[in-house]
Amino acid sequence: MKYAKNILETIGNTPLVKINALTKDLPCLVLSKYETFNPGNSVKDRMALQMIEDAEADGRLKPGGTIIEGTSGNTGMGLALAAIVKGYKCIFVMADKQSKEKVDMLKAVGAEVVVCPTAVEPDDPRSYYSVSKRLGEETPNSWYVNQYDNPSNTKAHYESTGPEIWKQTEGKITHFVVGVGTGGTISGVGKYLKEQNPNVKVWGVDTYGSVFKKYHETGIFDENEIYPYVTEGIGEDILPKNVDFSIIDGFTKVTDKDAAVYTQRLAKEEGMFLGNSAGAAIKGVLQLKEHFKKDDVVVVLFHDHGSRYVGKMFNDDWMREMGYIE
Ligand SMILES: Cc1ncc(COP(=O)(O)O)c(C=O)c1O
Repeated sequence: MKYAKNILETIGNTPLVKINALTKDLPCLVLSKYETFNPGNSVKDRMALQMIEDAEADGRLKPGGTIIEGTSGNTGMGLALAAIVKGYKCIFVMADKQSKEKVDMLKAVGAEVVVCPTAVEPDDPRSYYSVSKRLGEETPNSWYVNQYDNPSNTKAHYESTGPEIWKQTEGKITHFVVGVGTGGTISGVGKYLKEQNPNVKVWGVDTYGSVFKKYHETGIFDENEIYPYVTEGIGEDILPKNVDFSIIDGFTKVTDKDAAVYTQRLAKEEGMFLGNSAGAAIKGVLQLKEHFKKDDVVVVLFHDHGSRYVGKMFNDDWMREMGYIE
């Protein structure tokens, strides 16, 4: 019989799926690395398991321990699934702008969730960065994951996502386009692909209200670039250690409205029911049109599933209130 010994063995080996209608005006083949096939419905299952296994291996995470993390939901889901199989507890800290579905889903897999205000500075004691750090210090036998600076995050993508894309495209990939949050996906996949072929171009998708694009172009951390935004999963008001700017060729910024509208369009025109950062990512690909030629093979990575956004980007009342649709 062929079966997985537990749910964690089903992580990875996700399909590569062609985009058709939305990219019909591009000269090249556009393929999506479709990460919702992971058991927690996002790419984050890969790095969550890697971070836990590396922490177990060097004793940062001990038997019966508590895993603490600031997470917008997907990393939490990945950590929670692994924690159940391996016998750990989880406490997750989330910003209040994240969808209610994400909080409920983490509770569904047994995690404790602490919600913090979004509109405060990262070093404010109420911020989700500060609260998760403090809980890590106060909780006995706990391990603070810190996906932003934890090198196992990038390593997971260097060792699994990157090689899968290279193999699935038979080494023909010319461009990799992906939303950037912690930076683990772009840095791990980008490093692996450039080691196989230094001509592969790596593009990050950023959002208005985030520091990445300007920092990459000028080396300046400009606080004027920071303001609240709606897009979920990508963009930051800090520079995570997992963003390796040296392997990124450029960033394109996508508006909140476009990210939301294209999240709906992926569902309605491609049958791809995906999260908000997938909408941003495919719009980013369209914005980069001038960089693509006829025989190019562009791979865009879709991070998570549409079910987490039914109260927002898939709710037309919400879309109208936001002024994103008529
Ligand atoms: C929905 C979604 N999209 C994109 C990202 C960005 O991925 P990464 O953190 O690897 O840069 C994340 C992770 O934070 C996410 O949850």
